[in-house]
Amino acid sequence: MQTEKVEEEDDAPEEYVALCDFTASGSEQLSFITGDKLLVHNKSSADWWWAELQGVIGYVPASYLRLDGAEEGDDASLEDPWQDDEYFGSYGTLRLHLEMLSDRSRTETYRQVIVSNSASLRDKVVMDLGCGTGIISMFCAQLAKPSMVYAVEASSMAEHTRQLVKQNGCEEVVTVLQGRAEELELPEQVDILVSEWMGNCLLFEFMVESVLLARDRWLRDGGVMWPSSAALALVPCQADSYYTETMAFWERPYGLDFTPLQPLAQQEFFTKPKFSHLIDPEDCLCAPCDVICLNMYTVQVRDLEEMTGEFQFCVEKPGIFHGFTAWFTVQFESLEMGGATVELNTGPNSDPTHWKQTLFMLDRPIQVYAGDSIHGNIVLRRNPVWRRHMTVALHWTINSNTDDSQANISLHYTSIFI
Ligand SMILES: N=C(N)NC/C=C/[C@H]1O[C@@H](n2cnc3c(N)ncnc32)[C@H](O)[C@@H]1O
Repeated sequence: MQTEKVEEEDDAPEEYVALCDFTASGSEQLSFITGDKLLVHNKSSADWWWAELQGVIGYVPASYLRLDGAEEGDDASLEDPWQDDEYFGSYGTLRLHLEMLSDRSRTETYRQVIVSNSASLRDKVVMDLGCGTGIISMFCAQLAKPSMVYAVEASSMAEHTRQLVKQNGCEEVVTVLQGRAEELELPEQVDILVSEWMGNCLLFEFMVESVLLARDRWLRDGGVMWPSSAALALVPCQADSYYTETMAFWERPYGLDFTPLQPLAQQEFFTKPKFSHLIDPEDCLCAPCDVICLNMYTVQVRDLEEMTGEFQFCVEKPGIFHGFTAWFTVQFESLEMGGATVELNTGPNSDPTHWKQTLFMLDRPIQVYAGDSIHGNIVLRRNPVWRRHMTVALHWTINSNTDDSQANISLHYTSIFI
């Protein structure tokens, strides 16, 4: 994830130029369009700044702005929009690989895919994109008989992966290639492109872009993508413990009244997603629905810029609507006609994974009742500057026929999460 740089507050406001459009959600945020010159008065956090545009003031997303007068070539914009040094640097150490390998649900699913397709994998050419320690490539070599597996890894882990491949007697079948998959040369097209590319909310890190570029360049016609499809699931939920920890806490800590801090707490804790949230199935206010679906054969990189999904939920039990929880599922189609599809589900009713789930808190909780309708849409907008990041915007309306004979109340909300 992008490292947070919180610069010192300056007295004189600085002029910044907007790199792209931004549509505010809620009265405290400020809309602008590409090229607008904003006066930044206060950099209250790394993600949101207090700025002014033609006399109107409000919060703006810092990553959409560049210091005015900073031309393309100057050092500020020299930073790599893919942050590759930091990204591949982090994958050059064991910490993240240990986390992924320790995730049994994730790793066993990929092994299950290889085992259940072992016969059809015979004499096939496979590419394992972003192979890390090479676990999937070695599953292929040990559990099936492909003619070749190209294990592609951009980080310095690749040299250790070569050693592991040799150590486990797979060097006949597995060739480790170090480099970015979309840049290196393979000696041949591949029959199967397998990769474990999914990030938080499915798309964070946007490694999926590399997978699509490699698909277009190296997957032969009729070749197979593993995963073959992916979906982002969403559900309205309670999150009482998180709400208590971050908001209710300020009511009476140690007998004192800290409620004046609650607006700050709302801005700090509820305007960005809570990754690694573990939602209890009981906290789901209804059944989840897939709001965004990717067909890995047809989705294009340009489609990733902005993805919108509609939803319509009917609340099944009374409770407090604190927010939405998101997670993903991926499906691996069989190489055999009519064979069973294998699925990895990272939701609350499946075995836990290292991704856990992602919680998006509302500005304020809402009492809901069975039969209430929560409908709207979710918009994943890729960051125009930092290419491994995106914003998530949730627009929704509640229609409630509460039993205390209130007329149909309709509340409209939008939240933007960096
Ligand atoms: N976040 C999840 N789930 N998995 C991340 C998995 C990331 C692994 O794939 C490698 N990787 C990522 N992108 C590329 C690329 N374009 N070319 C070659 N190797 C790459 C990283 O260095 C990690 O070892």
